[in-house]
Amino acid sequence: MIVTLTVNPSLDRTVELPGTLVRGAVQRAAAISQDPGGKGVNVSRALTASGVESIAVLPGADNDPVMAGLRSAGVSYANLPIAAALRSNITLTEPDGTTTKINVPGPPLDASEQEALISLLLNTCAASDGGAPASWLVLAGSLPPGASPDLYALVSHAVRRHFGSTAPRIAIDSSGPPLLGALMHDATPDLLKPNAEELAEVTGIGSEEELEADPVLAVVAARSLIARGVGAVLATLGPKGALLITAEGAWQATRPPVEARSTVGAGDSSLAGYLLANVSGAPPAGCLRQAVAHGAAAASLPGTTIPTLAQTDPSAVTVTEIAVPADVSGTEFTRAAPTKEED
Ligand SMILES: O=P(O)(O)OC[C@@]1(O)O[C@H](CO)[C@@H](O)[C@@H]1O
Repeated sequence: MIVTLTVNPSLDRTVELPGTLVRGAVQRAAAISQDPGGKGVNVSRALTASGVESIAVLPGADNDPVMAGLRSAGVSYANLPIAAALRSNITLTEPDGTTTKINVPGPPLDASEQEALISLLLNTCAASDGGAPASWLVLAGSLPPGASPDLYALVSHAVRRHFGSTAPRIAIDSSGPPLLGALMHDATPDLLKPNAEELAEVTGIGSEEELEADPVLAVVAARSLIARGVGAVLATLGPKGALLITAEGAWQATRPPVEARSTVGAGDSSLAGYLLANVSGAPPAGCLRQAVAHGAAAASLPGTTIPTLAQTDPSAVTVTEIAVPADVSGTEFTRAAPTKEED
């Protein structure tokens, strides 16, 4: 059983344009769709779609459209009722796969609601699997207004204190202040899933472009996180595939190009692919392979459509081990590493 926490879920509304987006013009949509969204929600949807048990924990009223969407997709969830409606995020897709996304802040979550959400999460992790705690807990996405930027660290500490040696492994996928807050308050996730921009931001090593172009530099950046207690780094690089870096080794996965229809949810699908391979006992390179296969399949589907395992093609993914020369330290690419949370 894999539990996900989405503190700032959304109803994802996707507008498919028949042509190129023109700023300032009135344009007619070719199609419109909506899906329950938010990063943890998407991971739960992807796992459920592939037959892996998952429960999404999230705030939101019983009658919120996000809950209705989860019910109709057959995804198990535990919700903390709140008075305000959840946010709607808008995606505009163009025929060539260009995706424009507008994410809004979401309803605020006050201190007592945050506490209640953590209790609900602990109960959900404990109740899963007929009494055994969940095997993984995924903390993913942005935080709503009012949430403490170190919320993911608070949750990680609470879960490990509560479950001790049987605590679920923790995966974190976030960006900006919540990601910096988690790392600076020693969340030490077992798995961190940054993209190149986030990896550059949290390590102060290289830029998004430099890390995407140079896997050895990306490994150096990821190793600086492993030295700070992160278990493994799954760095997603969009069409360029992904890297997996652990204390034991580093692997690169590449794939042939796919015709992208909407990249929304591709990173979440990659994380789900990694986790479902991991819980089925795959070695690190196999988990990376499935992560990239899932991400590619998600990008080829419209809106926030989540692929099933059967829609993925891991055999199209090439995985190679990366050897990092002993004299590469990344020092020449190092900027001032972040020392405080910034807005
Ligand atoms: O605003 P956040 O929480 O960073 O991201 C939210 C979001 O963009 O992430 C998912 C795709 O990864 C979407 O379902 C959702 O709209």
